[in-house]
Amino acid sequence: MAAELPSQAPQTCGFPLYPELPQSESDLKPLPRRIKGPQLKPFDFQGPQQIEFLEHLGDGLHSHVIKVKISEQIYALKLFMFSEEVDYFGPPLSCDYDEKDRKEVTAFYEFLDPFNCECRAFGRLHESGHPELAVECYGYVLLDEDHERALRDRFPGRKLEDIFQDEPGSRRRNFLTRDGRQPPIRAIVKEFGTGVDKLRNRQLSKTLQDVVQLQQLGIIQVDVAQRQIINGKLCDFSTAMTTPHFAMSPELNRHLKPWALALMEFNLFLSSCKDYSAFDEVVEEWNEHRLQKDHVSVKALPQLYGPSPWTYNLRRTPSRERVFTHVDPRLYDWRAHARGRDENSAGGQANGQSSKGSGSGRSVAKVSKTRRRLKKPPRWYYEGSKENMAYLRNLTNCRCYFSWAFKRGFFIPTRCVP
Ligand SMILES: Nc1ncnc2c1ncn2[C@@H]1O[C@H](COP(=O)(O)OP(=O)(O)OP(=O)(O)O)[C@@H](O)[C@H]1O
Repeated sequence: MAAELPSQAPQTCGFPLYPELPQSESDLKPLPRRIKGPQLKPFDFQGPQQIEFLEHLGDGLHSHVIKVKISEQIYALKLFMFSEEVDYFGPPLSCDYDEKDRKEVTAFYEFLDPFNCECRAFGRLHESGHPELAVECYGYVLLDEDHERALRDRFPGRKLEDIFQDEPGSRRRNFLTRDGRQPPIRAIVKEFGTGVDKLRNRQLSKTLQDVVQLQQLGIIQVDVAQRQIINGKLCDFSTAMTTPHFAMSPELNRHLKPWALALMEFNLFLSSCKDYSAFDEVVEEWNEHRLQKDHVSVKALPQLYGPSPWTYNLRRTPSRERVFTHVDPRLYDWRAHARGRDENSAGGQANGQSSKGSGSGRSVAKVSKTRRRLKKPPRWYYEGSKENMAYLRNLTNCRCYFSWAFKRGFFIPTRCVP
């Protein structure tokens, strides 16, 4: 039962969407909680929450990133907006659904919320023992009221207005927590770093390999861009999709008909390829504005654009008729990790980590002891219709988002929205 709502926010949906402030440390559970899949642990302050806000580092569609000091250590704290900017066409998150459907739509939104996307992607890196594939992530934080005040004092004016969402009718005020309060600002603590000024083949080969390996771990849409390379690693997963996911894992919906499965596969293939086409765009953009001697030559998906100076001879390739990408992200066995997590959670552990590493937001390095080498994955050849193949070959011009319908608790892909 929702508690009485504050008078300044009379119009609310009356159901909680965001995590609420914990009453005690034991309330801080790995997030997100309402959907299957990997979760991120809370940052361990080893005492009360204590953050010094230093400097605004940057912002994007979903967040503001602040340089902070915690226990004499410098970090980057990514503060998330209560965003409606989710990257899909699907049923609106409205109050009109009945109780059961509302639960399902909420779960749907949980897959798409940028904070949850990051928690799930970093959670996967931790549980699989591969934190090295991105900037280090030390856990999430729910800002308490004192820290929200301190943040306002440090950055007065309108700079962080889309984080605070003070205006009536804002999303933050529409989705109050069960105790009738505004949900706390959600943040993720990451390694602080610097971007890359110069692109070199060595860095690019590493980034490309990281993208391939992220996809091997069931993580796609990893926002490949020069500005996202911090300390030589990718840093932004706010639009990432991580298995199990309604748009990636047909096993979540046993009612999908063959046409829906085919559509979903096409959608996933396309989204997976787009990480590589984004990579190639980074390279093209760099070369466009440089002297020949500074050009870089790493290419992610040469076969989609026809023969090019960097690629093999397309005609001599036996599979020249077929379109491929480097990895099928569905091959990652997320169930194996879920089983491990369940077994460990009996002892109060999260993320499938050993008891040694648990409880400390700063214990990520210990997890990497379990690191396994990722073997070179088999290519994923697309086996769908000729029209779809032609479409995929023209990937750079392809602007297509999938629309999803919601029926009796299940999500069904419907069509491509150009
Ligand atoms: N770990 C970090 N260390 C230093 N600066 C960072 C770090 N992470 C992010 N930044 C800065 O903050 C900016 C925004 O961060 P990020 O891209 O993660 O946010 P976003 O809201 O998801 O952005 P986008 O709209 O690109 O998806 C980055 O472009 C970068 O300049």
